[in-house]
Order: sequence, then C-alpha cells, then structure tokens
Amino acid sequence: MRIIIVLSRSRGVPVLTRRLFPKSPSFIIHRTFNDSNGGLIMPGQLRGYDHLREPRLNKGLAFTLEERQSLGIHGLLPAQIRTLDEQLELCRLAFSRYKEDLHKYVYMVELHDRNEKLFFRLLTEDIERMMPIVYTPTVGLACQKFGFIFRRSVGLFVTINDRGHVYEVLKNWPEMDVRAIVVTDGERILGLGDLGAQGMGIPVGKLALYTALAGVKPHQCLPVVIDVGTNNEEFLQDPLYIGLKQKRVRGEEYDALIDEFMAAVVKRYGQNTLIQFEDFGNKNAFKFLDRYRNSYCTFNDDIQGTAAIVVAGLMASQKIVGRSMSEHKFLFLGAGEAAIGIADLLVRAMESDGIPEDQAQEKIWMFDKQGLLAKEREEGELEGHKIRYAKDKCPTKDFLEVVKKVQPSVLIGASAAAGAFNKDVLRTMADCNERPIIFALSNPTAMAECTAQEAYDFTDGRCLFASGSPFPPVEFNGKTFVTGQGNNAYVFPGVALGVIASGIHHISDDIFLKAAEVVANKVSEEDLSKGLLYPPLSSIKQCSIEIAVGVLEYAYQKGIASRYPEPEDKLALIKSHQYSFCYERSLPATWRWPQNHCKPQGTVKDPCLNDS
Ligand SMILES: NC(=O)C1=CN([C@@H]2O[C@H](COP(=O)(O)OP(=O)(O)OC[C@H]3O[C@@H](n4cnc5c(N)ncnc54)[C@H](OP(=O)(O)O)[C@@H]3O)[C@@H](O)[C@H]2O)C=CC1
Ligand SMILES: CC(=O)C(=O)O
Ligand SMILES: [Mg+2]
Repeated sequence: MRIIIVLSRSRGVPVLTRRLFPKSPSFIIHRTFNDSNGGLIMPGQLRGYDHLREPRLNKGLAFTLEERQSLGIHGLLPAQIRTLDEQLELCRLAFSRYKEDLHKYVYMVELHDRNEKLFFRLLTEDIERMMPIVYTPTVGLACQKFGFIFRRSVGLFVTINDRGHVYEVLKNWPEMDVRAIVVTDGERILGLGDLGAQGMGIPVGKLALYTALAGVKPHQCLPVVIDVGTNNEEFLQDPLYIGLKQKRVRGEEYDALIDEFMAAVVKRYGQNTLIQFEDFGNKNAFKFLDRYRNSYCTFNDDIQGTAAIVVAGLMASQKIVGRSMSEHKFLFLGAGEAAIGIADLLVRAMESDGIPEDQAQEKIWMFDKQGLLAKEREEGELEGHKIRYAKDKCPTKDFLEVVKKVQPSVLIGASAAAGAFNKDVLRTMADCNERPIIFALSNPTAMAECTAQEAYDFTDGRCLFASGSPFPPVEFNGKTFVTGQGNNAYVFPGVALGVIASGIHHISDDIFLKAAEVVANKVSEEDLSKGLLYPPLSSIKQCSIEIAVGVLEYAYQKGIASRYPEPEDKLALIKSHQYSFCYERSLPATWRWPQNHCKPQGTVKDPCLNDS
C-alpha cells in the first residue's frame, strides 16, 4: 500500500493528487498560515529567496540582518539596511525624476510588482501627488498604451472563449480570501470609449484606491476584465493590442458569460463577495445593475458611486447658496450612466425631504446627443432609464438655447463632450445665478466639459465648480480657487470597506445617500471659502473611514448586516479590517543567532520599529 501525504494550501492540489494516484489513500493536511494582514503564506513552502521575489514579502534593503540570516538571503542583498522611511524618500526622488506621467505610471506599476508594501505606503502617504498617476487622468493614457507597457499580469482575464469554464479560470487566481472584485468589459473606459481588454488599468487603479484610501487588504482585491472583443478599429489592427482580436460579442452569449461569472464568483469566494461594475457600456451597465442588485453583493460605480459624490457636493453647497435640493433646477449634459445615476439619487434625496417623486423629477432636465429628453421623441428613441426625465416639449436642439430657457442653477456635465460648456454657456449660467454650480465630471482631463479656469473666468469667479479629474488651483481677480474633484473615488473605497466589514448581501441606493451625507458633512466653511465643494484630497482617507463607519451603522440599523453580534465600537471594527502600511517582521518567533555565529557589531536598523 502506498500512502501519499499532501501538504497543501490549495484546495486544488489534493484533488489533483487523487486524480493522479486514484488508488492510493492520500492524507491531506490542509494547513495554511496567515501573515499578519491575513494573506496566506506558507513558510514551509517558501525558500528564503522567495522573500526577495514575491512582492507581498519583499522588503528590499529593509530586511534586517537577522532576517537576512534567518531567511538565508544574507549576501543576496548589498550591505546597506534601509528603513521604510528611507526607502520612501528614495521612491519619491525616483518618481519625481520622471518627467512624463506615463513613465511615472510605469514606475508605480514596477514598484507594485517589486515591493507591495512600499507601493501602497508611497501611494497612501502622498495621495495628492500619486492619485493623478495611478488613477484619472494618467490611468486613461495607460489603458490606451496598455499593450506597450504591459509587464506582468495584474488581474484576471476572462474571455468569451472561457464560457462553461469560468469557475476554473477563477480558481487559477492564487488568492483564496478575495472579498472585493472590480470588473469591467472595457467598453466605456472613462470618456475614452471602447478600450477592450486594455481597460484592465481601471479595475487595477480602482482597487489600488481600495487599499490606499480605505485600507482594504490587497490580497482581498481582484481586478477582472471580461474580454468579449472590442469594436475599437485601431486596436483590432494594432499588433500590440493584448485582448481578443474580434468584434464584441453581444446578446445572449455575452449575457450568459456575465451570469456565469457572477455565479462563479459566489461559488469560489462566497455570496458576500463585493462585485463593483466599472466602465461597462451604458445599456449593459443599467441592465446588469437591475438584474443583479437584489441577488448579489454588487453596485455600479459609474451609476451609484458618481451619484453619491455629486449629491454630496450639492449638499455641501447649501451652506453657501442657501438653497435646499428641491429649490434647484438641474440641467445635465449627458443622459447616460453617470447622469441618470445622479438624477435618480437627487430624486431620492428630495423625496427624503418630503418632495413627491414626480415633482422632484420635474426639476431635472437632461440633454443627450439628440437634444433635450422630450416625450415627443419617436417611440423607441428614449431608453427605459431616460423616460422619467423626458419633458413634454423640446424647446430646441441647441444646448445654449436650452440653458437660456431652463435657467438651471446647477449644470452637470457627464457626456465626455470636451469643451461643451463654452464661454456662452458659462456666461448664461452666471447671468441667471448669483452662485452658479458647475460640475464638469467627464474624465480624463481632456474630456472635461470645461476647465476650472474657464469656469471661473466666464462666471466672474462666482461659480462653485468641481471636476472629475484634477485641475490645478486657479487665479481669478487676485483670488486663488482650489477646485474640488467630483469623483466617485471619494465614495467607493469607503462603501466597499463598510460592506465588507458588515457583510451586507445587497447594496441599496440609500447606502450611497448615506455616503453622500458623510462626505458633505466633512466639508468645512474654510473649504467652501476656497471654492471646494469637497473635503480636500488630503482628507480623503479619513472620509473613506467615516463612510465605512456610516455604512456599518446603517447596516445594523436596518438589519441588513450579516456579521453578528453588532460591534459596540464600530470604528474599531472598521480598523480591524484594515491593511497595515508597515513592514511585518519576517523572522520566525523562535529564531536566534546561531551559537557559533558572531553577531555583527554596529547599528542594526530595524525598519519595522521606526515607521509610524
Ligand atoms: N467624475 C466621476 O466620478 C465620473 C465621471 N464619469 C465620466 O462621465 C462621462 C460619461 O460617462 P457615462 O455617463 O458613464 O457614459 P455614457 O456613455 O453612459 O453616457 C454619455 C452620455 O453623454 C451623451 N453625450 C455624448 N456626447 C454628447 C454630446 N456631444 N452632446 C450631448 N450629449 C452627449 C450620450 O448621449 P446618448 O445617450 O444620446 O448616446 C450619453 O447620454 C465619461 O467621461 C466618464 O469618464 C463617469 C463616471 C464617474
Ligand atoms: C471616475 C469614473 O469612474 C469614470 O470616469 O468612469
Ligand atoms: Mg468609471
């Protein structure tokens, strides 16, 4: 009789062993070890050298002498031992020496690939400088050039050819404790259109913010691209394109793939796994939100996350403008995911102030490629989600004329129509409002409906302005305005952390209203006086934590949390779910200097001790 003993962390290995040796009884010792962040590591299976190759374990020159000795990597590193702070200083220097943003992006990707802790520490400590690189606007350029800068896989690609085997593909992802997935099919990447599989940069960037802003642990995050082809002709001809070179598959086959993906996620990682939909084309985005919102733990960031950040800005603006939500008139340029999502949450906010739904909808006008949404359009020309904002009559197909007729107090651009808020539009807003509110939400920067400078110049410095991608501070008449970033990045990381910590099964719109209130309450008089409708980016991490606590409170109040008992100290629970941005000790607790080994003299720095 043969006995095979399998020591494995993977559920797949014992199965494989049984298949290979069907007649032998195999004793499976399924033993796993957690690092202090909850990531699974297997000391018994790791060579010392792996600590240098595996980005999750690598500390570079920050390995202490003891660690180098005990891991058997002494001599594989030069003699210098650096602290985490010293490494960060060097990273900042290297980062700043790259002149091109795309080169900075590649530097960050390579750092991530080399030393995960250092990457996240750098990102989280200097979010104002790093966020425009790992996120909008540079991430848009990175997706366009993804084929050229692709180094190593950073997420999972599920293609239409994997139909029937999606669960097997998902099992190839090496992490077993995934709690959050950001998935795109690349059809509408920012305002750049169909970038197919190269849209992978977006889930990767969004999830980097999960960790950097809310402290969701990196090994719990999984970026996914669903590759069903692309209709981007340039990419189809480009030898560097990394995805399937075929036109997009649509219809039943596509829907079945997404259904299979959702079911596979639950099978592999459990029903509480959060699935964030990102940058799908709008018909699919609305369809999947409707289809899955009550059966999976899911939300659509472009529809719901964006809504929360715009409603937050409007709540904050009340302190200056003195108007409640229902006293505004809203005009949108664009009637897609972002615009409809914002409008729906605005209606909900007005309803909670006692305004009936139909009256709330009356205050909202929307303009798409064909003009103002009007009931008089031919049948079939108003998709389901647009109908509720259609007006009886369309005064004109000219946007400026609509601005003049409607005289909105709030103008919201979510169209990717660069420059559509031109001088005449902005001047008209200034003529009919003491403090016009202007959101140019489209990303990346080049797609914005107007620049910050234009907004202030053409409204005589009276507007309250926010944009989806960052603009530098603006001078007008001797005053400096700091422009706020109206971006869902203020919302989704905190919502995700709150959802993970409370174990919510389904995410309602009210959670996004709650998040909006939290963000609005963080805007100070001082922020508003500088022109900011949002807390400064320097407090976005605090904002994320407060949103997470707000979500947790809401979940227990409404009885939708699934983790019991309810924690008394909700902040402490949230913190217990967060990643540590400090190095862990890589020394086994029992390790001692060998007896015959003379401990080296001199100062031995311990990088774990001297960071905050
Ligand atoms: N700041 C933030 O946090 C976010 C910003 N965005 C940005 O918003 C933009 C739109 O995203 P999303 O709503 O998801 O995209 P969609 O494709 O869902 O919607 C775009 C909308 O804009 C309309 N549109 C396009 N061009 C024009 C034009 N020239 N004149 C009038 N309307 C036009 C389209 O009209 P039609 O319906 O007729 O096709 C459609 O209604 C993108 O740039 C995206 O990056 C998105 C999410 C979050
Ligand atoms: C910010 C974002 O989600 C978008 O532009 O699509
Ligand atoms: Mg998006």
